Amino acid sequence: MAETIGSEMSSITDKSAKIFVAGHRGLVGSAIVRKLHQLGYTNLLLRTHADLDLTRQSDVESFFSTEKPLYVILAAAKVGGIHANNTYPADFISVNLQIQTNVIHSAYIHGVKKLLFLGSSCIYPKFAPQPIPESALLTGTLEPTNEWYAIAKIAGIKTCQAYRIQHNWDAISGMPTNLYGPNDNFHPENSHVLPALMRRFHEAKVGGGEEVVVWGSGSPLREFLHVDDLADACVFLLERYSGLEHVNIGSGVEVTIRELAELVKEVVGFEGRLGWDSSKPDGTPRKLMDSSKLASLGWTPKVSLRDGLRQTYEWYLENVCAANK
Ligand SMILES: NC(=O)C1=CN([C@@H]2O[C@H](COP(=O)(O)OP(=O)(O)OC[C@H]3O[C@@H](n4cnc5c(N)ncnc54)[C@H](OP(=O)(O)O)[C@@H]3O)[C@@H](O)[C@H]2O)C=CC1
Ligand SMILES: C[C@H]1O[C@H](OP(=O)(O)OP(=O)(O)OC[C@H]2O[C@@H](n3cnc4c(=O)[nH]c(N)nc43)[C@H](O)[C@@H]2O)[C@@H](O)[C@@H](O)C1=O
Repeated sequence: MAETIGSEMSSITDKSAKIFVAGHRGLVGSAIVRKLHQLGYTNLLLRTHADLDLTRQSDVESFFSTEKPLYVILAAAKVGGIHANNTYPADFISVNLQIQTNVIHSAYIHGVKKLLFLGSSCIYPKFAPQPIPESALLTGTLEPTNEWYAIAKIAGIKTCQAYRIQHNWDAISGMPTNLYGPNDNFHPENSHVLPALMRRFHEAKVGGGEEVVVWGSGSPLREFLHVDDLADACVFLLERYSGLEHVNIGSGVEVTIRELAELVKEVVGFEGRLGWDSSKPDGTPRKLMDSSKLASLGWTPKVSLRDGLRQTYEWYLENVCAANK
């Protein structure tokens, strides 16, 4: 697939350019806002879900028409872990298709110079070659627990490519691996594995529990990336990449769910035992991204899993636990 089709490389040179960060209160959006501020960007356009529901086409249209941002980072989406994806397939496909279609089309119509769309590693076939290269997209059957979300995300990549091809418009896509960090969702059922386990171990520690139950067999492998690294990679791509093909964003480090559970247990300081609930799905056996394309562009991650877990647990204690007291 050709690397760049038709469009010039449009990198942000003006730190006062208006940048719309959609989903700025979420895990990813909040990290991107921190990174942009840290890099000196001064003109961020932010709207809460309550202020602007991105599934409402006419509201999105009038927002872009009035505000006219120059850059867009699309980090608003319906997001959740394996249980949420498996339980609410209609929400995951329809909300994500609506948000991304509305935002991408209005951004194009109203003069946005460049848009970054975010997908996920679940776009790849369940049994893709490991590590998974970008070229594995649409080469096999998806993992059933998240195929609805994956189909929406694949449609997002294809929408960006179609606007680039037909309109010579600079829409790019980044595919993050499993993420974690401050402002994650710590819901007991609907969250991803890492925040779910952090909360469960913490509650068992303070409540004097003897066992923490982990879902599935413990054998699936997952690659984890701290969200501050992801945010750094997103800004890197916005500043330096203008290609047709999506770009994998991973850490290159994978652990089994059993190893992750042992690590979170240690960081939280829970001294009881682990139990396993085999009635819960394992999902994809392995999904390690091949991030060599991003590395060849000059980007590498910085945060180790152990350091990232410690920092996230501190954040959890200071922000989630303190707020609930
Ligand atoms: N978390 C992960 O492990 C991974 C995430 N990604 C991708 O990163 C992106 C961000 O995910 P993440 O930060 O984890 O998700 P979060 O759920 O933490 O944040 C999503 C944000 O989108 C907002 N949002 C949702 N629906 C709407 C809507 N209809 N209108 C306006 N705003 C809305 C949410 O607001 P509110 O909460 O008020 O609804 C929230 O601020 C997504 O595209 C996701 O697919 C990719 C790979 C892994
Ligand atoms: C980012 C990615 O996230 C989702 O895919 P996933 O990687 O399968 O997500 P997960 O974090 O929920 O689970 C990872 C593994 O961990 C196990 N597991 C153990 N104990 C708990 C637990 O307590 N909660 C959860 N959620 N999982 C648990 C769980 O059984 C599974 O084997 C996609 O749906 C989609 O949203 C997507 O793109």
